Amino acid sequence: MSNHSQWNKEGNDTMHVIRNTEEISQYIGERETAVALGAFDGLHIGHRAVIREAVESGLVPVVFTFRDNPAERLGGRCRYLTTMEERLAIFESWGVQYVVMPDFSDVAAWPAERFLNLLRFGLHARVVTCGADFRFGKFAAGDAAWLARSCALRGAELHVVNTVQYKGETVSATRIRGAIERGEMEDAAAMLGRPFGFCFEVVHGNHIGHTIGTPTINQHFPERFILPRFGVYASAVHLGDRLCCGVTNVGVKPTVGSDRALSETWIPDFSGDLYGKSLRLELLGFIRDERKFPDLDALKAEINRNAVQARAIFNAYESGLSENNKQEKSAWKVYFDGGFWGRRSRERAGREIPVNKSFSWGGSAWRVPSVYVCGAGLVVDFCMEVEPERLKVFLDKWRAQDEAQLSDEVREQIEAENPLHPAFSAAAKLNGKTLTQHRWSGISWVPASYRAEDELPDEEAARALEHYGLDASRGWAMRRVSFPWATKRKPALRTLSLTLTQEPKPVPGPHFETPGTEQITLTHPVTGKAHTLTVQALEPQTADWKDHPFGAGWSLPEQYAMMTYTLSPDLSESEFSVRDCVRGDEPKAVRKPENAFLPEAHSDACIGVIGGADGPTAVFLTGKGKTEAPKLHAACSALHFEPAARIEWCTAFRVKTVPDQTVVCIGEE
Ligand SMILES: Cc1cc2nc3c(=O)[nH]c(=O)nc-3n(C[C@H](O)[C@H](O)[C@H](O)COP(=O)(O)O)c2cc1C
Ligand SMILES: Nc1ncnc2c1ncn2[C@@H]1O[C@H](COP(=O)(O)OP(=O)(O)OP(=O)(O)O)[C@@H](O)[C@H]1O
Repeated sequence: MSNHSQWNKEGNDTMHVIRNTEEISQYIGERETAVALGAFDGLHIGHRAVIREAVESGLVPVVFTFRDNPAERLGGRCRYLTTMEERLAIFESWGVQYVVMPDFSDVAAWPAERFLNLLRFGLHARVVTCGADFRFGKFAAGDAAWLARSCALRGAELHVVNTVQYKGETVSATRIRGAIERGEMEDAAAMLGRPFGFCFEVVHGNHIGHTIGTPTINQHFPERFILPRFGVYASAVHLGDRLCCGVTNVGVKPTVGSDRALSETWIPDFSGDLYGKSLRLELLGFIRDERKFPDLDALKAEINRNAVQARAIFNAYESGLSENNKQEKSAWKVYFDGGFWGRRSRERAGREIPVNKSFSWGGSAWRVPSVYVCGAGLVVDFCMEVEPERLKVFLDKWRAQDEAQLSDEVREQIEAENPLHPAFSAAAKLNGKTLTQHRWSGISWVPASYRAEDELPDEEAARALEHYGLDASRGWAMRRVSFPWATKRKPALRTLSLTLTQEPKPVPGPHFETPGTEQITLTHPVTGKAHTLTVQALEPQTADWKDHPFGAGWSLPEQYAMMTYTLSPDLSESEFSVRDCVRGDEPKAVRKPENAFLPEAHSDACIGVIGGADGPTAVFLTGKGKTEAPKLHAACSALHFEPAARIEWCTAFRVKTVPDQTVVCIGEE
């Protein structure tokens, strides 16, 4: 589908065309689908509404149409608005996954029953979508009401889309054809949702154009393609990534004569050879009728006048486009790998499926407004509402603190108390299969009245609030989680439940000092159980920085102590930790570092025995020997240049205070 790139602004990665109804099961398998029905020539704004209904159903989106237009087969004269290639490209850009496209003649003789059975049992259509005035079958006897009853009998739902109107009348391919044949290009564009255009090969003409200073590209209209009103138009020509102004004559050029109607375009800003290329041209506005000129000089003068008129129309169109592009940039797009800040690769935006799930968990109100079907997996947005009062208490307590002066223990406490940073992990179950969290990102919203004077509102959070219609006078913590698909192919969303698990929160325990403490008793904040911590050994250590990453220009603190201890009854490392209350000494530069990017001595750099810049970390040692021996844990103190005479240790329990919560977002409760 590489030729379709100019349409690929959104949608799924690949679309398959099934030309033979016998091949349906091979492609669709047992997956449930949402099928949009119609002839779909022109792919106008009404068609878009019908197809969007299928695409946004969460099922596999399918279009059932015909290779040829039924109207033509039934005796009418069809003037196509779109070539097959353009139709497919637009279907794909709208997010359709399969286009079932038999010849009308193959299906025309089928009794309605056979067609309905194909929909339900061949295509596994759980949803069928069409417009309110949809007619089908012999003499157009089948209508939406009949289809609704027939679908219901087979366990499928018919979604009838409201008729899309323009200037008070229904938009239809027939109406658009009329507008194009009258040269009403602005009306045609409004109903199509894009300017009317075509993509045909550039062919040779009589080579007269360049002799009068207006070389043209000639494009022939294929048989059965619509012929716009004969005359001169302002046009937009796609030359690779460039959009150029063109002035186009559609007609038979009576001054010099032609045996067939064609489109001839002068592109004033281009010189070069375009023969043999397929170029997309859009007719933006009608300028005048085609006429016979007395000579080529008169024609030349008129073409130059028309080029000026065309430029004005093109400029207005282009500035509208850049306005649209700006809006599109600020449009709501969610990516599998992008978090709240756009995409990291070239992946396409996910398809939003509103689920509007509200629930309460851990004393807060939560919402999952939408999930997103992306190429690589599912993205879920969680929004937790934060009572402004709770936020105020937290901000009043901590806002005045100078962060640089805070100990790690206090930082951890702030983090644990921060109502805007809920600590949880999420798992998803899709169609019975578990999806595991791949990555997540979080943003938060502080209402205007709680923001510090110089604090700007979080832009991304503001956009999310607006998109989801959340109350900006409340606080919000938002988490976007990506789950890779558990299946090779992108599955349909039949059932989806989400499970939230609280991450253990640190609860500070007592401090103690070494040397001096041999044993202390700690009370578990949740179970109330007493645990005895016994210091087994305290040994001074010297760190070996032979291979340290700072380079030779630095002197590093080497002195620390290792304390080993036991706990009775024992707790695992994830339930309980001990660490030095103070931060270690910072490295000192002994001479100017050669690399300007290395930290200066007064920088924030802080090193630890294990765990990098966060400072020393506890080490867990499994007691060797007899299995009944108490487990030996170890904690390392901060690093100093001189051995510390006393070490103050702080303890912390990690506790889960809230049970897991599972919420059903799609499918049966
Ligand atoms: C903007 C534009 C307007 C034109 N208007 C007319 C017209 O009104 N009548 C006409 O006979 N030919 C018209 N022509 C066609 C010219 O006659 C034609 O471009 C010229 O003869 C060169 O033809 P060639 O490409 O076959 O050599 C127009 C062409 C252009 C590009
Ligand atoms: N303006 C519209 N609003 C909503 N749905 C529409 C509109 N026009 C067509 N549809 C629906 O789109 C599907 C495709 O319809 P179809 O291709 O027959 O469209 P059309 O534009 O009315 O064509 P024509 O004018 O050739 O009859 C059908 O389900 C039809 O009911």
